[in-house]
Amino acid sequence: MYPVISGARGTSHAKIILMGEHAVVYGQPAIALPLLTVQTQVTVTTLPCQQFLLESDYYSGAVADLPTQMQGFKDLIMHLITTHPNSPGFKLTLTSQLPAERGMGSSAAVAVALVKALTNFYQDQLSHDELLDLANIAEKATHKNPSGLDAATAASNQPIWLIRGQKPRPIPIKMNAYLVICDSGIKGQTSQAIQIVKKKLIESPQAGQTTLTKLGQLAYKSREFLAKNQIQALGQAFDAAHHELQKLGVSLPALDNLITIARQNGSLGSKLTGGGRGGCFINLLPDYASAKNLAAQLKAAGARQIWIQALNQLN
Ligand SMILES: C[C@@](O)(CCO)CC(=O)[O-]
Repeated sequence: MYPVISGARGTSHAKIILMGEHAVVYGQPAIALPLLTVQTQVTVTTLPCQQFLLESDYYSGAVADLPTQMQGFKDLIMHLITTHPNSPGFKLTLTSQLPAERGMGSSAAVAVALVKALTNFYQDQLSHDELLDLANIAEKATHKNPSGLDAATAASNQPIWLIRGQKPRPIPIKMNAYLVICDSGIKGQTSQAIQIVKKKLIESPQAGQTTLTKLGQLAYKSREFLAKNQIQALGQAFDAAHHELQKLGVSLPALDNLITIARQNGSLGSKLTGGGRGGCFINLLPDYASAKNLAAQLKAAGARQIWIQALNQLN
């Protein structure tokens, strides 16, 4: 038997993609932020029998019987059990403040929290790269062709710059502005959105490539705007990116309507964030009072949940 730590914990958090979703799958850069106030936690307790159980709001029961939507977590947990022969039985208790399928990286947050909790339980020492490789076992089953951006952000306490296949790099943000992150309440499956983009690229390869290149250029420019406190320019980049994402087919009329309301109520720029087809969108505001005002307007327009994040409090 392993000398395990019963009660071992692992935590992670939500992520917000500022620029580059979808394009990052095809090699363009992306910028993503950890939202540390929105947490996911996994606790592992030893069981007296050789059973492996999971308790959560979505499912409670044997890990072996996890439903197909949770196949990625099953693959990951089974991988960790089989690489620790004679593991004692355990119960995983999962609690999460992240809404699922809203572009906030809930599956990556669960994967990272699971890896941290189970490696703490087994008292394994993991490098950051090993942590990401393990979390991506779950992400591959869930999203089929993930860029690794979600897991990298779920495992980072700082904003990151990521190009697929390269190590994520922390990026400095020196901007005195606020993000209003708004959950439309519409569920959007990232795997489905990735398929829509793939189909677009097969049907119209030239137009599709032009769009991806533009999204990449917007990520490079946004990195500069963030470092130089160029708020108006970043707002315009948000609007331009949303327009390109619409061309890829990953927005929805209901999301576009809320974004129009945001632009009419003080947003300097708005775009969907994450996979799209619903989920969250982000809005750039120059100060806290205007961010609060926009949040109230969006709530009145039917938004499900809203978070306000100061950009200069992320580093
Ligand atoms: C849509 C996407 O770019 C982000 C999903 O949060 C997919 C990925 O990067 O794997």
